[in-house]
Amino acid sequence: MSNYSIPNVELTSHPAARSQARATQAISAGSIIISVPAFAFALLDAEKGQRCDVCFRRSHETRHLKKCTGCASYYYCDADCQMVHWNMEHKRICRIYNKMDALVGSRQLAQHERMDVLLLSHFLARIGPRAPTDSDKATSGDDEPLSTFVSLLPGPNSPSQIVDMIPRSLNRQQELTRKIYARFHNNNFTVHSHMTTIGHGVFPLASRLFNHSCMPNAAPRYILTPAKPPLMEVVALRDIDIGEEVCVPYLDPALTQARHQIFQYTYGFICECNSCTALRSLSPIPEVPQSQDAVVTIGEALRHYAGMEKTLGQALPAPSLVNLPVTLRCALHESYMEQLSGQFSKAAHEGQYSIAIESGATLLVLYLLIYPRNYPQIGLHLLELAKTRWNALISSAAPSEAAEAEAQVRVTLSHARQILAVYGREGDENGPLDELQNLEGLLDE
Ligand SMILES: C[S@@+](CC[C@H](N)C(=O)[O-])C[C@H]1O[C@@H](n2cnc3c(N)ncnc32)[C@H](O)[C@@H]1O
Repeated sequence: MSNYSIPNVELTSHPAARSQARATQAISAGSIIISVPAFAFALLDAEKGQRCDVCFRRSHETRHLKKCTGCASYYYCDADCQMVHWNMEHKRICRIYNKMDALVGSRQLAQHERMDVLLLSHFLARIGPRAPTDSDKATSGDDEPLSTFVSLLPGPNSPSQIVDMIPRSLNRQQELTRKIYARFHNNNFTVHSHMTTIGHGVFPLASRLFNHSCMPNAAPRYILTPAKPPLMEVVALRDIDIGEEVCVPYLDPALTQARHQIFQYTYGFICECNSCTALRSLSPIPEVPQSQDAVVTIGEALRHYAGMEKTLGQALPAPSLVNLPVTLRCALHESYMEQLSGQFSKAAHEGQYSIAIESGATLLVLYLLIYPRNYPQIGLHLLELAKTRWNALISSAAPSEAAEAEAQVRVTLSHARQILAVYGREGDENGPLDELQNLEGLLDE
């Protein structure tokens, strides 16, 4: 690690995770802790042809993507993006891609396994036909991402058939390929735009530095710039004290039940964060009662528990997970959150605003129980709730209720702004902060 100069954090030992990144100075909410370009990256199948294969920006009416004429399978904004990708890795993939794709197709792999083959082949193409030797390292110094990556802790499982599908021309050093692949599942990141996954990426330095917490004080966001690979910025979600460990979420903390198994089988650890410790003390999480009445009663009781019965106040509630009453534990069942968010979206879409506002408020309480302060999903949900409240206001609010309804749109928006401003912009243009600004403009008209 001595080769890296990272102003805000240093690696120190950790009893379970080998090492941890500790803040070497106070870091304020919204600051960028590190900023690193993807070393290897691949778009999701569903995004292929919709986004540039190098910068991940979306095609639109004024920017149509151009297909690589060699393999007819990679797409670029323009000649600049294509040239960057060609020199970086595509010159080693172009001629072999279609054969590899046909082989992968014939094996009927799951979506995530197809992604593994693609990302691994991009990684190997990036390092070239042979791994750098010590003398290369001395002269170029650009082997750092590779040596950092192979120095990471390996994951507990990696199916070997993936390595066997990599063409010989990329897989000259099978031992190295296995070493790299053994670190994929517990180290790689999903790349997102507005918190929706668009691809996967390898960011060795970020993997080396940051352990997981379900109550993280930092999170990655992605910046898409022409002719450059996606850039990860790790942003502080709250003020971080000097000496505090900086952690990011490896998966969505809303996976209140599945997360424990995923940590064990994919990452090889048991999470001891406050949220997991609280969830273990509340386990087993009971099933949600089937009747609609019971679901409504649980929602009311949850909002009552958080002190958010009717309206949202100037401060967001901070309900305690560990003190959640026994009768409300079923609300932590993943199926309850799924049901609530389905009900919220459907009702908002169909114009049943009072149902939407109620289920949206209950969902907000759940998010406040599960996510840490300023977590972007809370901000995105508050924005949706503000839009729903606005639609309710303009469609039907009785004049006597209009002032209160408008005040609720404003307060909901202001909470959304505070949270989303900390996380900042990521991915495509016209994101949540732009939507928020539009709605603020409408309110002020
Ligand atoms: C992305 S690496 C993190 C860097 C790691 N500390 C190292 O020294 O290479 C992920 C691996 O770190 C360990 N790890 C990460 N977060 C952890 C946590 N909260 N508790 C225990 N181990 C953790 C696990 O072994 C996991 O597979």
